Amino acid sequence: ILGGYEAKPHLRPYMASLQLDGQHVCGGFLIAEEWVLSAAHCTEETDGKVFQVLLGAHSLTEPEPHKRLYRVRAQIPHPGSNIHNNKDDLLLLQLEEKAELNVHVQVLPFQREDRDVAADTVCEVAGWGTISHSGHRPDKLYQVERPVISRDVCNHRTRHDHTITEKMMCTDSRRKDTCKGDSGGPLVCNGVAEGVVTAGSRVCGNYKKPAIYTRIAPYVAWIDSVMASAAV
Ligand SMILES: CC(C)CC(=O)Nc1cccc(-c2cccc(CN)c2)c1
Repeated sequence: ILGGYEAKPHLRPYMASLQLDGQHVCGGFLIAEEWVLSAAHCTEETDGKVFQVLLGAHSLTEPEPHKRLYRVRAQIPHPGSNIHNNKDDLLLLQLEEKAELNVHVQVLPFQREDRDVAADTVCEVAGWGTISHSGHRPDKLYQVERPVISRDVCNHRTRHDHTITEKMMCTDSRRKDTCKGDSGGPLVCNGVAEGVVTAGSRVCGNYKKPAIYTRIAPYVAWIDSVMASAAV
């Protein structure tokens, strides 16, 4: 997160850290007791290894009550996701067991109605992604508030040049922005997850490249069918 600030500990009890060999790779969030939603492109540099999911954390390294690392039973990328574009950039992770819900571990509801969030709506995004242009990785969860920008503005020739589909949304990226390691985290508007951070042009804090999110509502049928099919 660039231009943001350290989150108040455990006020976002849905936040997940997707880890490989104890290293934070991407964000994610709890959508059901045994399901975490994240971004498919987070599996790009993992050559087939399976993530572990840290829940209940504020600090990635310090011992904290209710902080726990879960193994993953299944990683299911959206069938339309690919490395060449940001389309269908969603990843469902089934935990090996139901997460123990408590004051520091909670599910975040996601938007089920497929209607665009109005431009200028101020939403919030959090993550353990880099907090400086030099790539400093924080130990603690950071957050930032960002206004939604219209798809027309985001699709302008000088911005993302008509690559933003109706299944994506954008927020202003002037100074305050998402960055490497924030992918997979939720864009929360009025307490509801509306989007999932995607890497887009992989630049951060440049107002000419607004932050891009995969909208969740268009994928409700896929999410529900995967969770229903794998129900133990
Ligand atoms: C395996 C993955 C971690 C690879 C990856 O995502 N790299 C990468 C590199 C630079 C910026 C970003 C990035 C992420 C989220 C939002 C944005 C743009 N606001 C950029 C992402």
